[in-house]
Amino acid sequence: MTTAPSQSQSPVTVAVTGAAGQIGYSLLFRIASGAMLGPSTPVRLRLLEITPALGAAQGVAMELDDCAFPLLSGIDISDDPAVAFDGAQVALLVGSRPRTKGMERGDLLSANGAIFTGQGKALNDHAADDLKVLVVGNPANTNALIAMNNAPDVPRERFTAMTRLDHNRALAQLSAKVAAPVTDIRHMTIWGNHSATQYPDLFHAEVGGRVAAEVVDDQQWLEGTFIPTVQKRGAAIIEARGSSSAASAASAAVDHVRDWVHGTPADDWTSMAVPSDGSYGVPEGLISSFPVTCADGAWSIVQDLELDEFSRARVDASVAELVEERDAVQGMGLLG
Ligand SMILES: NC(=O)c1ccc[n+]([C@@H]2O[C@H](COP(=O)([O-])OP(=O)(O)OC[C@H]3O[C@@H](n4cnc5c(N)ncnc54)[C@H](O)[C@@H]3O)[C@@H](O)[C@H]2O)c1
Ligand SMILES: O=C(O)C[C@H](O)C(=O)O
Repeated sequence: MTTAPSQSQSPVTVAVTGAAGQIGYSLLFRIASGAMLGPSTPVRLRLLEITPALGAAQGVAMELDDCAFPLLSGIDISDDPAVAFDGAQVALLVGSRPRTKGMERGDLLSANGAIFTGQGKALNDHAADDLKVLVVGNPANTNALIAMNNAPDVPRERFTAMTRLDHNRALAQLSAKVAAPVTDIRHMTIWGNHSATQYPDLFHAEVGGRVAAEVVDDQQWLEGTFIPTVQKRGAAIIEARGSSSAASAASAAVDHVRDWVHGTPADDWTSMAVPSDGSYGVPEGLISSFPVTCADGAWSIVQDLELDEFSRARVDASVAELVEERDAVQGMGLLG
């Protein structure tokens, strides 16, 4: 089940959980095409699924083979995290139950939290030293917190959760409002939790070099339309599609890892949920979304942004939710 790469570089081992799911069906093909790690980096895929879904994962692997991707050097499939994470350099933790109509992401805490204790331990014991982890499965921030706390030997900064989809949604909404291409927008930030409390910030974003909130010049739109639209976009997709976002989530995961590995553009930053070092008053260790830059395979939180009262209250509300989630999973004994 291999397609030999023509490149001389040795393959990067990428583990993907939930490989037979909706996101997996879009994500794996983007990774294998080189969209995530670049056009000269071969990849070896290690797919993790639950036992009943191994047949479907096998079918996805057959389709990957049928694409004859030049960069795809091999595919392994397992229902054992110890096998799937063996030597993993990038781990995309997607596998978990998505919410359905009427559920909030918090409802998934107990349903999905337990998955991330076992996977954190397996990453701790079997992954490569240069491991990077992106948690996509919801509630993503707190699942990343669980995995991180169950992997004491892995440096904490290797654990991240995805708010890049929210970031991209915010870019798209702003772009449409001001009739400017997304390429004219810089310094977008999502703060806090990947949930309806997240705060998409237009006071540090810029359109054509001007503060986005001033370009918009419409506080009612900003408060009454922009922020809630971005916050509730996941639910709107579920309502419209009957199932949660998949291709856009996969695309955001590709963007997240690509920027982490290859760096953010010199004149821009991105949004990633990362372990807090106490920046902006976010309690240390919480996995919260911040403005970050990436260089040489490492992320750094952008420092010294001023948060006015409006922004401060919204950041605090989302961080308070993260504290509640942390306390809930601590109470369930999931933090090790
Ligand atoms: N962070 C984000 O922006 C974002 C965006 C979209 C979706 N999500 C979340 O991503 C997750 C996956 O979404 P989906 O639409 O692909 O769901 P899905 O139900 O289509 O697929 C999930 C897959 O995970 C597998 N799985 C379940 N438990 C597993 C385990 N312990 N190990 C390995 N695999 C396991 C299932 O068998 C299934 O194939 C959901 O939790 C969803 O809410 C997050
Ligand atoms: O909202 C959801 O439950 C799915 C996903 O997290 C999203 O933001 O689309």
